[in-house]
Amino acid sequence: MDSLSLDAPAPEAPAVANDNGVWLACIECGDAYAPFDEVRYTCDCGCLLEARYADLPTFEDFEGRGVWRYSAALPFDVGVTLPEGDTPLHRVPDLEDELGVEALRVKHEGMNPTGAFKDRGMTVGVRVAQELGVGRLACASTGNTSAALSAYGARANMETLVLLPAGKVAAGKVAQASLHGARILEVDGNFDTCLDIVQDLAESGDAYLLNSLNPFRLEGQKTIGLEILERFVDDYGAFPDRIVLPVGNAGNTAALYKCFRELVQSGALAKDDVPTLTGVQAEGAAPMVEAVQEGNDEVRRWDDVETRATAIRIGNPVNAPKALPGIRETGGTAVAVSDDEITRAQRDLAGEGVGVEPASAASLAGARKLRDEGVIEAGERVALLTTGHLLKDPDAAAAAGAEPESVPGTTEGVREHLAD
Ligand SMILES: Cc1ncc(COP(=O)(O)O)c(C=O)c1O
Ligand SMILES: N[C@@H](CCOP(=O)(O)O)C(=O)O
Repeated sequence: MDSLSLDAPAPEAPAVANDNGVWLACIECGDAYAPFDEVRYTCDCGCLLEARYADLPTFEDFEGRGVWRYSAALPFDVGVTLPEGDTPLHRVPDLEDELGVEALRVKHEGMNPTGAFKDRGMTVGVRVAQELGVGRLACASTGNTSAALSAYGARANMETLVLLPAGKVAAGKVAQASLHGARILEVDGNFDTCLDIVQDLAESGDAYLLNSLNPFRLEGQKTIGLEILERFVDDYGAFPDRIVLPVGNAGNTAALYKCFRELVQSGALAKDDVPTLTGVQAEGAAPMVEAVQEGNDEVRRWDDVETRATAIRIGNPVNAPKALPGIRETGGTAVAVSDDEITRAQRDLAGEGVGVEPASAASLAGARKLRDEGVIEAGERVALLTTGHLLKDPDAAAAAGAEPESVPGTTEGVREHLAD
């Protein structure tokens, strides 16, 4: 049985599991590793690892608030916390009417402490770094990962190094990394090149890698799925049928699927209740969409990527081997949208009071397209995941919004201007 199948039974703990019943397992060959005895990102066979648990929780096991409400589904009771999670699930009545679906909600991950979902991964990942006793944290980033790592690294008093594609990271995100004290390297290359370099540094022991290739990052990001399920039930009385999310390195797609797979394994969620995972990419950076639409098991690396949604300007999604099965097994799909469709969606979300950065708006743009095509049906309950705050990319927001008007510095002058 494929360990990433929704029918896979709950795993049994191998001898290498720690006292809390946690271990790392290869998603392909199944080899198991002790979780914190050594620094390890991938299996000896080269494939991706995921954290596994001897005891999988049900909803009754969750208590408290934020990410650590879900500690029963995580490798620790608490992490390096700012705190994170507990983000709003907004109603968006105008958009719900426009799309003509049973229910539409927006899970606004931009309301995390550093303004993006990455905080959920870092609260766990930096805690693991402490456990391992590593010296220096590092990541490649289109911006948000670096902002989060810098903040959580600062909180943990750890040295942080971030590699950014020169000229391709939104201003707010560079400012965050800078003020939180990270050392920032601007690389002559795109995000995928930065990640190649950081992986090399990590392999040689120069730094501890905290991109989503690190399996513990995704453990924290699983809590997005848990919160969506719980809050949708609180608000609407039922789980969502579908979650639509922007896809870059495909970490969230992988994390949400793992969240649902574990709930099915613990008996907390019926297989039929697993939301359909629906990924959205920008047309200029859509290797996952290509793989899904062509029915491929592997993703072709795109060397040239371009989009206004710089957060998802990614051509080699490293979590594809975990994310593609998630889309397939949940009956989902993936769709590409244009930059203009993204900007329109950003404006429309803002028009409901929900301020998001361009990559986040891709989820609405994709849902719109799939509803027009009849893929999303009228009877569906849909959750849109918006991943980063509007202020992350002030230039994109200003370009999408209305121009300020110049007026004289007198009340009369302002009145006259308003009367025009
Ligand atoms: C704002 C934002 N949205 C979406 C994504 C894509 O998420 P993922 O890499 O988990 O697919 C990223 C980063 O990749 C991001 O920063
Ligand atoms: N959008 C991301 C890209 C890196 O993704 P990660 O989840 O693998 O760290 C960013 O903000 O850098």
